[in-house]
Amino acid sequence: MAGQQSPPAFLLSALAHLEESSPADRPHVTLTFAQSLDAKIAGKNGKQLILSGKDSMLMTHWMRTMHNGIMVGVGTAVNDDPQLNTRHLPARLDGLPHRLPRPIILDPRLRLSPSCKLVKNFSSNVGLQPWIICTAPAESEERRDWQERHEALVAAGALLVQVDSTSNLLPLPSILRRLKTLGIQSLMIEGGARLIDSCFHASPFIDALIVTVAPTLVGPAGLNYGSLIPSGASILLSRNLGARTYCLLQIPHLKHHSTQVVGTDAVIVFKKSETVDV
Ligand SMILES: NC(=O)c1ccc[n+]([C@@H]2O[C@H](COP(=O)([O-])OP(=O)(O)OC[C@H]3O[C@@H](n4cnc5c(N)ncnc54)[C@H](O)[C@@H]3O)[C@@H](O)[C@H]2O)c1
Ligand SMILES: Nc1nc(=O)c(N)c(NC[C@H](O)[C@H](O)[C@H](O)COP(=O)(O)O)[nH]1
Repeated sequence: MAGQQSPPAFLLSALAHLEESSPADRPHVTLTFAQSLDAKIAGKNGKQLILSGKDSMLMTHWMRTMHNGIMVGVGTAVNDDPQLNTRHLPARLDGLPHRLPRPIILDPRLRLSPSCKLVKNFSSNVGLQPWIICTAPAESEERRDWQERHEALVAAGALLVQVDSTSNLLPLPSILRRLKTLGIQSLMIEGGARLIDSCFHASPFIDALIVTVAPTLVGPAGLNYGSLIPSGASILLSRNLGARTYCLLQIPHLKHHSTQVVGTDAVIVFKKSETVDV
Protein backbone atom coordinates (compact mmCIF):
# COMPACT_ATOMS: atom_id res chain seq x y z
CA MET A 1 0.00 0.00 0.00
CA ALA A 2 3.01 2.28 0.63
CA GLY A 3 3.51 4.96 -2.03
CA GLN A 4 0.05 4.58 -3.53
CA GLN A 5 -1.78 7.73 -4.52
CA SER A 6 -5.34 6.94 -3.52
CA PRO A 7 -7.18 5.17 -0.72
CA PRO A 8 -7.18 1.36 -0.87
CA ALA A 9 -9.95 -0.05 -3.07
CA PHE A 10 -11.78 -1.77 -0.21
CA LEU A 11 -11.99 1.55 1.67
CA LEU A 12 -13.34 3.35 -1.40
CA SER A 13 -15.98 0.62 -1.65
CA ALA A 14 -16.78 0.66 2.08
CA LEU A 15 -17.15 4.44 2.08
CA ALA A 16 -18.68 4.89 -1.39
CA HIS A 17 -21.68 6.59 0.25
CA LEU A 18 -19.43 9.56 1.15
CA GLU A 19 -19.77 10.61 -2.50
CA GLU A 20 -23.53 10.99 -2.01
CA SER A 21 -25.22 13.87 -0.20
CA SER A 22 -25.26 13.43 3.55
CA PRO A 23 -28.61 13.16 5.36
CA ALA A 24 -30.50 16.45 5.75
CA ASP A 25 -29.82 16.81 9.46
CA ARG A 26 -26.36 15.34 10.03
CA PRO A 27 -23.09 14.44 8.33
CA HIS A 28 -22.26 10.93 7.18
CA VAL A 29 -20.78 9.28 10.28
CA THR A 30 -17.98 6.71 10.34
CA LEU A 31 -17.04 5.24 13.71
CA THR A 32 -13.58 3.73 13.67
CA PHE A 33 -10.99 2.47 16.12
CA ALA A 34 -8.27 -0.13 16.52
CA GLN A 35 -8.43 -2.90 19.08
CA SER A 36 -6.48 -5.90 20.30
CA LEU A 37 -7.87 -9.44 20.03
CA ASP A 38 -9.16 -9.03 23.60
CA ALA A 39 -11.02 -5.84 22.58
CA LYS A 40 -8.76 -3.32 24.32
CA ILE A 41 -8.15 0.05 22.73
CA ALA A 42 -5.44 1.27 25.14
CA GLY A 43 -3.28 -0.01 27.98
CA LYS A 44 -3.49 0.25 31.75
CA ASN A 45 -4.78 3.64 32.92
CA GLY A 46 -5.47 4.54 29.30
CA LYS A 47 -1.81 4.42 28.26
CA GLN A 48 -1.79 5.03 24.52
CA LEU A 49 -0.88 1.89 22.59
CA ILE A 50 -0.04 1.63 18.94
CA LEU A 51 -2.14 -1.39 18.11
CA SER A 52 -2.39 -0.90 14.35
CA GLY A 53 0.42 -2.17 12.20
CA LYS A 54 1.98 0.33 9.81
CA ASP A 55 -0.26 -0.64 6.88
CA SER A 56 -3.51 -0.29 8.80
CA MET A 57 -2.29 2.97 10.35
CA LEU A 58 -1.72 4.22 6.81
CA MET A 59 -5.24 3.02 5.97
CA THR A 60 -6.55 5.08 8.91
CA HIS A 61 -4.84 8.16 7.49
CA TRP A 62 -6.49 7.50 4.10
CA MET A 63 -9.77 7.31 5.97
CA ARG A 64 -9.00 10.65 7.62
CA THR A 65 -8.50 12.38 4.28
CA MET A 66 -11.81 10.96 3.00
CA HIS A 67 -13.77 12.78 5.72
CA ASN A 68 -14.03 16.49 6.35
CA GLY A 69 -14.32 16.25 10.13
CA ILE A 70 -12.61 14.04 12.70
CA MET A 71 -13.95 13.83 16.25
CA VAL A 72 -12.40 12.60 19.49
CA GLY A 73 -13.45 12.89 23.12
CA VAL A 74 -11.42 15.08 25.43
CA GLY A 75 -10.13 11.95 27.22
CA THR A 76 -8.25 11.07 24.03
CA ALA A 77 -7.28 14.65 23.30
CA VAL A 78 -5.70 15.11 26.75
CA ASN A 79 -4.21 11.63 27.05
CA ASP A 80 -2.74 11.23 23.54
CA ASP A 81 -2.22 14.85 22.45
CA PRO A 82 -3.14 13.75 18.89
CA GLN A 83 -2.66 15.67 15.66
CA LEU A 84 -5.53 14.02 13.73
CA ASN A 85 -3.84 14.82 10.43
CA THR A 86 -2.77 12.80 7.39
CA ARG A 87 1.00 12.84 7.89
CA HIS A 88 1.52 9.14 7.08
CA LEU A 89 0.20 9.53 3.53
CA PRO A 90 2.74 9.60 0.69
CA ALA A 91 3.23 13.03 -0.91
CA ARG A 92 0.88 13.61 -3.83
CA LEU A 93 2.47 13.56 -7.29
CA ASP A 94 0.75 16.86 -8.14
CA GLY A 95 2.43 18.48 -5.12
CA LEU A 96 -0.90 19.46 -3.54
CA PRO A 97 -1.54 18.63 0.10
CA HIS A 98 -3.95 15.87 1.08
CA ARG A 99 -7.28 17.16 2.39
CA LEU A 100 -7.13 17.50 6.16
CA PRO A 101 -10.19 16.70 8.26
CA ARG A 102 -11.40 19.40 10.67
CA PRO A 103 -10.39 18.35 14.23
CA ILE A 104 -13.43 18.39 16.53
CA ILE A 105 -13.09 17.72 20.25
CA LEU A 106 -15.95 17.02 22.64
CA ASP A 107 -14.74 18.91 25.70
CA PRO A 108 -17.65 20.11 27.86
CA ARG A 109 -15.53 21.48 30.72
CA LEU A 110 -12.60 22.71 28.60
CA ARG A 111 -9.88 20.40 29.84
CA LEU A 112 -7.90 20.77 26.62
CA SER A 113 -4.62 22.66 26.97
CA PRO A 114 -4.14 25.75 24.77
CA SER A 115 -0.64 24.38 24.08
CA CYS A 116 -1.82 21.01 22.73
CA LYS A 117 -0.59 19.90 19.29
CA LEU A 118 -3.96 20.53 17.62
CA VAL A 119 -3.90 24.21 18.60
CA LYS A 120 -0.17 24.59 17.93
CA ASN A 121 -0.47 23.00 14.47
CA PHE A 122 -3.17 25.50 13.58
CA SER A 123 -1.19 28.50 14.83
CA SER A 124 1.88 27.34 12.91
CA ASN A 125 -0.21 26.88 9.76
CA VAL A 126 0.13 23.12 9.46
CA GLY A 127 -3.33 22.16 10.70
CA LEU A 128 -6.93 23.27 10.45
CA GLN A 129 -8.44 25.27 13.27
CA PRO A 130 -9.66 22.85 15.95
CA TRP A 131 -13.29 23.13 16.98
CA ILE A 132 -14.00 22.49 20.63
CA ILE A 133 -17.57 21.55 21.53
CA CYS A 134 -18.30 22.69 25.07
CA THR A 135 -21.07 23.64 27.46
CA ALA A 136 -21.10 26.33 30.13
CA PRO A 137 -21.37 25.10 33.73
CA ALA A 138 -24.41 26.26 35.69
CA GLU A 139 -22.55 26.96 38.95
CA SER A 140 -21.15 30.48 39.00
CA GLU A 141 -17.95 29.39 40.84
CA GLU A 142 -17.15 26.78 38.25
CA ARG A 143 -18.21 29.13 35.51
CA ARG A 144 -15.50 31.71 36.27
CA ASP A 145 -12.70 29.15 35.82
CA TRP A 146 -14.41 27.76 32.73
CA GLN A 147 -14.64 31.28 31.27
CA GLU A 148 -10.90 31.77 31.82
CA ARG A 149 -10.09 28.50 30.07
CA HIS A 150 -12.49 29.49 27.30
CA GLU A 151 -10.66 32.78 26.76
CA ALA A 152 -7.24 31.06 26.80
CA LEU A 153 -8.31 28.54 24.15
CA VAL A 154 -9.83 31.25 21.95
CA ALA A 155 -6.68 33.38 22.32
CA ALA A 156 -4.59 30.35 21.29
CA GLY A 157 -6.69 30.01 18.12
CA ALA A 158 -9.37 27.36 18.76
CA LEU A 159 -12.99 27.86 17.75
CA LEU A 160 -15.34 27.16 20.65
CA VAL A 161 -18.79 25.86 19.81
CA GLN A 162 -21.14 26.04 22.76
CA VAL A 163 -24.07 23.63 23.12
CA ASP A 164 -26.75 23.29 25.78
CA SER A 165 -26.22 20.34 28.08
CA THR A 166 -26.50 19.55 31.75
CA SER A 167 -24.43 16.40 31.31
CA ASN A 168 -20.72 15.76 30.88
CA LEU A 169 -21.74 13.60 27.93
CA LEU A 170 -22.80 16.08 25.30
CA PRO A 171 -25.85 15.22 23.17
CA LEU A 172 -24.57 13.66 19.94
CA PRO A 173 -27.75 14.14 17.86
CA SER A 174 -27.83 17.90 18.30
CA ILE A 175 -24.05 18.16 17.87
CA LEU A 176 -24.31 16.31 14.57
CA ARG A 177 -27.07 18.70 13.48
CA ARG A 178 -24.91 21.67 14.45
CA LEU A 179 -21.87 20.27 12.63
CA LYS A 180 -23.93 19.84 9.50
CA THR A 181 -24.98 23.50 9.63
CA LEU A 182 -21.27 24.36 10.04
CA GLY A 183 -20.50 22.57 6.77
CA ILE A 184 -19.32 19.15 7.98
CA GLN A 185 -20.60 16.63 5.44
CA SER A 186 -18.67 13.59 6.65
CA LEU A 187 -17.43 12.89 10.15
CA MET A 188 -14.96 10.25 11.27
CA ILE A 189 -15.23 9.46 14.99
CA GLU A 190 -11.97 7.98 16.34
CA GLY A 191 -12.82 7.35 19.99
CA GLY A 192 -11.88 6.93 22.77
CA ALA A 193 -13.74 4.43 24.86
CA ARG A 194 -16.49 6.67 26.28
CA LEU A 195 -17.21 8.23 22.91
CA ILE A 196 -17.36 4.80 21.26
CA ASP A 197 -19.90 3.80 23.92
CA SER A 198 -22.00 6.90 23.27
CA CYS A 199 -21.93 6.23 19.54
CA PHE A 200 -23.16 2.68 19.99
CA HIS A 201 -26.00 4.01 22.11
CA ALA A 202 -26.86 6.51 19.40
CA SER A 203 -26.11 3.86 16.81
CA PRO A 204 -28.69 4.85 14.19
CA PHE A 205 -26.24 7.64 13.35
CA ILE A 206 -23.45 5.27 12.44
CA ASP A 207 -23.31 4.83 8.68
CA ALA A 208 -20.11 2.80 8.77
CA LEU A 209 -18.20 1.08 11.55
CA ILE A 210 -14.61 0.22 10.69
CA VAL A 211 -12.67 -1.76 13.29
CA THR A 212 -9.02 -2.68 12.94
CA VAL A 213 -8.22 -5.84 14.88
CA ALA A 214 -4.54 -6.33 15.62
CA PRO A 215 -3.12 -9.73 16.56
CA THR A 216 -2.14 -8.66 20.09
CA LEU A 217 -3.46 -9.20 23.60
CA VAL A 218 -3.41 -6.35 26.11
CA GLY A 219 -4.81 -8.13 29.16
CA PRO A 220 -7.51 -7.24 31.68
CA ALA A 221 -5.91 -3.98 32.84
CA GLY A 222 -6.32 -2.50 29.37
CA LEU A 223 -9.00 0.01 28.43
CA ASN A 224 -12.11 -1.32 26.76
CA TYR A 225 -15.36 0.09 25.51
CA GLY A 226 -18.78 -1.36 26.32
CA SER A 227 -19.14 0.09 29.82
CA LEU A 228 -22.63 1.47 29.11
CA ILE A 229 -24.10 -1.97 28.48
CA PRO A 230 -26.47 -2.75 31.36
CA SER A 231 -25.30 -5.75 33.33
CA GLY A 232 -28.74 -7.29 33.76
CA ALA A 233 -27.32 -10.78 34.09
CA SER A 234 -28.38 -11.30 37.71
CA ILE A 235 -31.99 -10.19 37.10
CA LEU A 236 -32.29 -12.40 34.05
CA LEU A 237 -30.67 -15.26 35.94
CA SER A 238 -33.49 -15.43 38.51
CA ARG A 239 -36.16 -15.13 35.84
CA ASN A 240 -34.63 -17.83 33.70
CA LEU A 241 -34.52 -20.60 36.28
CA GLY A 242 -30.79 -20.60 36.50
CA ALA A 243 -30.03 -20.23 32.82
CA ARG A 244 -27.18 -17.79 32.38
CA THR A 245 -28.59 -15.09 30.16
CA TYR A 246 -26.76 -11.90 29.48
CA CYS A 247 -27.98 -8.58 28.25
CA LEU A 248 -26.69 -7.78 24.81
CA LEU A 249 -26.81 -4.39 23.22
CA GLN A 250 -28.08 -5.26 19.77
CA ILE A 251 -27.07 -3.02 16.91
CA PRO A 252 -29.48 -4.36 14.33
CA HIS A 253 -28.98 -1.76 11.67
CA LEU A 254 -25.28 -2.53 11.22
CA LYS A 255 -24.52 -5.34 8.83
CA HIS A 256 -21.19 -6.89 7.91
CA HIS A 257 -19.93 -5.35 4.65
CA SER A 258 -16.42 -6.71 4.23
CA THR A 259 -13.32 -7.86 6.01
CA GLN A 260 -9.93 -7.02 4.63
CA VAL A 261 -6.47 -8.16 5.64
CA VAL A 262 -4.32 -5.04 5.87
CA GLY A 263 -0.70 -5.92 6.62
CA THR A 264 -0.72 -7.79 9.92
CA ASP A 265 -4.28 -6.75 10.86
CA ALA A 266 -7.88 -7.53 9.94
CA VAL A 267 -10.09 -4.56 9.14
CA ILE A 268 -13.78 -5.30 9.58
CA VAL A 269 -16.37 -3.03 7.98
CA PHE A 270 -20.00 -2.89 9.06
CA LYS A 271 -22.43 -0.63 7.26
CA LYS A 272 -25.85 0.72 7.90
CA SER A 273 -28.40 -1.63 6.45
CA GLU A 274 -30.43 -0.02 3.67
CA THR A 275 -33.49 -1.84 4.92
CA VAL A 276 -33.55 -0.15 8.33
CA ASP A 277 -35.02 3.31 8.27
CA VAL A 278 -33.19 5.69 10.65
N1 LIG B 1 -7.29 2.30 19.76
C1 LIG B 1 -7.96 3.30 19.28
O1 LIG B 1 -8.39 3.28 18.13
C2 LIG B 1 -8.21 4.51 20.12
C3 LIG B 1 -8.87 5.59 19.56
C4 LIG B 1 -9.09 6.74 20.34
C5 LIG B 1 -8.68 6.73 21.66
N2 LIG B 1 -8.07 5.64 22.17
C6 LIG B 1 -7.70 5.63 23.60
O2 LIG B 1 -8.88 5.92 24.36
C7 LIG B 1 -8.48 6.53 25.59
C8 LIG B 1 -9.39 7.68 25.90
O3 LIG B 1 -10.70 7.19 26.05
P1 LIG B 1 -11.65 7.80 27.18
O4 LIG B 1 -12.84 6.93 27.29
O5 LIG B 1 -10.84 8.05 28.40
O6 LIG B 1 -12.02 9.23 26.63
P2 LIG B 1 -12.80 9.77 25.33
O7 LIG B 1 -11.80 10.17 24.33
O8 LIG B 1 -13.89 8.84 24.94
O9 LIG B 1 -13.41 11.12 25.93
C9 LIG B 1 -14.46 11.03 26.88
C10 LIG B 1 -14.79 12.40 27.40
O10 LIG B 1 -15.33 13.18 26.33
C11 LIG B 1 -16.32 14.03 26.83
N3 LIG B 1 -17.61 13.83 26.14
C12 LIG B 1 -18.47 14.81 25.82
N4 LIG B 1 -19.56 14.35 25.25
C13 LIG B 1 -19.42 13.01 25.18
C14 LIG B 1 -20.25 11.99 24.71
N5 LIG B 1 -21.46 12.21 24.16
N6 LIG B 1 -19.81 10.72 24.81
C15 LIG B 1 -18.61 10.44 25.33
N7 LIG B 1 -17.76 11.39 25.82
C16 LIG B 1 -18.17 12.67 25.74
C17 LIG B 1 -16.52 13.73 28.31
O11 LIG B 1 -15.82 14.68 29.04
C18 LIG B 1 -15.87 12.36 28.46
O12 LIG B 1 -15.31 12.18 29.74
C19 LIG B 1 -7.02 6.89 25.44
O13 LIG B 1 -6.30 5.93 26.20
C20 LIG B 1 -6.73 6.71 23.97
O14 LIG B 1 -5.40 6.29 23.75
C21 LIG B 1 -7.81 4.54 21.43
N1 LIG C 1 -5.97 3.50 14.07
C1 LIG C 1 -5.46 3.55 15.30
N2 LIG C 1 -4.58 2.59 15.68
C2 LIG C 1 -4.05 2.59 16.91
O1 LIG C 1 -3.25 1.69 17.22
C3 LIG C 1 -4.39 3.63 17.82
N3 LIG C 1 -3.85 3.67 19.05
C4 LIG C 1 -5.27 4.61 17.39
N4 LIG C 1 -5.58 5.61 18.23
C5 LIG C 1 -6.40 6.70 17.81
C6 LIG C 1 -6.36 7.84 18.78
O2 LIG C 1 -7.31 8.84 18.39
C7 LIG C 1 -5.02 8.52 18.85
O3 LIG C 1 -5.15 9.55 19.76
C8 LIG C 1 -4.65 9.09 17.52
O4 LIG C 1 -4.38 8.09 16.59
C9 LIG C 1 -3.41 9.88 17.63
O5 LIG C 1 -3.53 10.79 16.60
P1 LIG C 1 -2.28 11.21 15.75
O6 LIG C 1 -1.65 9.93 15.30
O7 LIG C 1 -1.40 12.02 16.61
O8 LIG C 1 -2.84 11.99 14.62
N5 LIG C 1 -5.80 4.55 16.14
